[in-house]
Amino acid sequence: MLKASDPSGLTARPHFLALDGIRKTYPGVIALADFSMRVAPGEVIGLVGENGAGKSTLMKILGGITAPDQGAITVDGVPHDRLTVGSSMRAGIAFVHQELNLFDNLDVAANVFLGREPLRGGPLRLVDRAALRAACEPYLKQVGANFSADAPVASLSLAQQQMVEIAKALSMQARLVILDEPTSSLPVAETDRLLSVIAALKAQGISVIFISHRLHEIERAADRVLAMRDGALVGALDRDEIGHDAMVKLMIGRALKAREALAPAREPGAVALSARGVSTPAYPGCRVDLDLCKGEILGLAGLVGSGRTELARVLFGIDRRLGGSVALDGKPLALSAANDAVANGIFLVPEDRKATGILLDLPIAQNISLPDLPRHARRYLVSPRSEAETAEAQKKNLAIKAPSVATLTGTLSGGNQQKVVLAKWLAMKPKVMILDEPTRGIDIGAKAEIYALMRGLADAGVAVLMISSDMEEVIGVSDRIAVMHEGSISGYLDRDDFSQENVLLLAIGKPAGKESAGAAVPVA
Ligand SMILES: Nc1ncnc2c1ncn2[C@@H]1O[C@H](COP(=O)(O)OP(=O)(O)OP(=O)(O)O)[C@@H](O)[C@H]1O
Repeated sequence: MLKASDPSGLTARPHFLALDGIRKTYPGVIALADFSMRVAPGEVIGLVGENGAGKSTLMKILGGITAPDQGAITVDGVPHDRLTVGSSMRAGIAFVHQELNLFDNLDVAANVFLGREPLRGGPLRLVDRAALRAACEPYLKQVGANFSADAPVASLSLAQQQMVEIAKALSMQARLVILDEPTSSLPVAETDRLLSVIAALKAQGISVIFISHRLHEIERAADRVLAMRDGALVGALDRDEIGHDAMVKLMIGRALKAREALAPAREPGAVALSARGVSTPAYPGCRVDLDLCKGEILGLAGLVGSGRTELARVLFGIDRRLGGSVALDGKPLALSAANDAVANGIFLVPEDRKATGILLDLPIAQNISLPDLPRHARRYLVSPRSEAETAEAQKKNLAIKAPSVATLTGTLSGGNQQKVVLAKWLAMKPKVMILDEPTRGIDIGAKAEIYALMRGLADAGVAVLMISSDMEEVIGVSDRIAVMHEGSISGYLDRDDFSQENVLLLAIGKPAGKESAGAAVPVA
């Protein structure tokens, strides 16, 4: 708990980083209010807080991307009024962003040493490939990489790409590595790998600030937890005090029952959406059969790259279906474009909200009303009042944190942007709702709200397909689970057979321990 004598370890010494009285405001928002913290060498700080609490803003200040309005930053004993991207890097701070900054077409070593490549002698100044690889190897070793310096980045998993980013940071002599939600889209095995990289950094005396909404990972990795609310530090937990419930209590100011939103297993209704022999551009040789029933939440699990998102995109009509058929309520659907899906009440909340879910330079209200403009039209004009009313209701429903529904969506925190994407489809009363990683980057309080919303949709007869890499979520929220492996459905699980082990076994293409007989739809 917050210790009156030493909040956030301010008197702890020695420290690599000291922040004192950092304040940052945006129009109508206090993003950071008088924030102070210390980070010791080799210390892993877990930074937690609800969406919009100010975590990313604080990290952007450390990365030199944003300047504080007020406050002092001391790095390794050197005071700075503000950091720039360059001075932050030179001071030994490395910021590994959620959206990685790697070049897919280059290999690992070229990415690590981009712009700093060793050159051969002679007038042509050619890159010395052998020296480049040799220079990269020690850093790959330091992060425990299981791939080589000449591996193309495009061939690596997300966790491996994160390792490349961290190796790059190490090659620049980083002393503090900031990881902003690094595990939010990683499946279990990959997450373990990243957590061991954090341990390796710590062992080398490098400090880490680890931001995550996955509290059990913070619990495993952190030496100290700092909790933020409304831009301020609201509490700190030492290693022996760190626990799931203690963190939740600090973050949201009350205890949250872990499975508050979950209803008992229920009988699904008739089949709403059915796919037969569907193949996707990602796996043209595979055929998927899937039945999604009214009133159920079907969890779609699988490793990253197993073809879940691609299947969702085909079912929503954004990607071309290479074969097979799709029917809604028994009637065949053409699905040649997303419009066909939307017109039939099939909606997709995509994983990559920025690319496909949302227009960042429009206000919240317009993002929510966009797919349903006729409903807000008065003669030929869109009624701002009608838009605002719908948006206000959804803002309340989903606890979207913003000064008003006129706020530009691009200025919201990541988690709150995700809620706007959800809000826009919820406002349209869907028949089939496909949610791809719906709680990625969403705080624990809001997660419970989203689970309750999904359950509410299912109870109202909506067929819900939820793609998720979060094992607890898949098991905790679904009525049935379908697991994908390399483009095909490798099996279905009924509630009685739900276990992490069964999901993982199917995800790697092995049979589950005791697969449910009744629910299994023929597998291609
Ligand atoms: N460029 C900006 N313009 C206006 N407001 C901003 C801007 N950047 C952040 N904010 C606001 O500052 C507050 C803190 O946002 P921040 O992104 O730091 O939260 P966060 O804790 O990282 O949230 P999340 O967990 O959702 O990523 C939010 O209310 C956000 O809307």
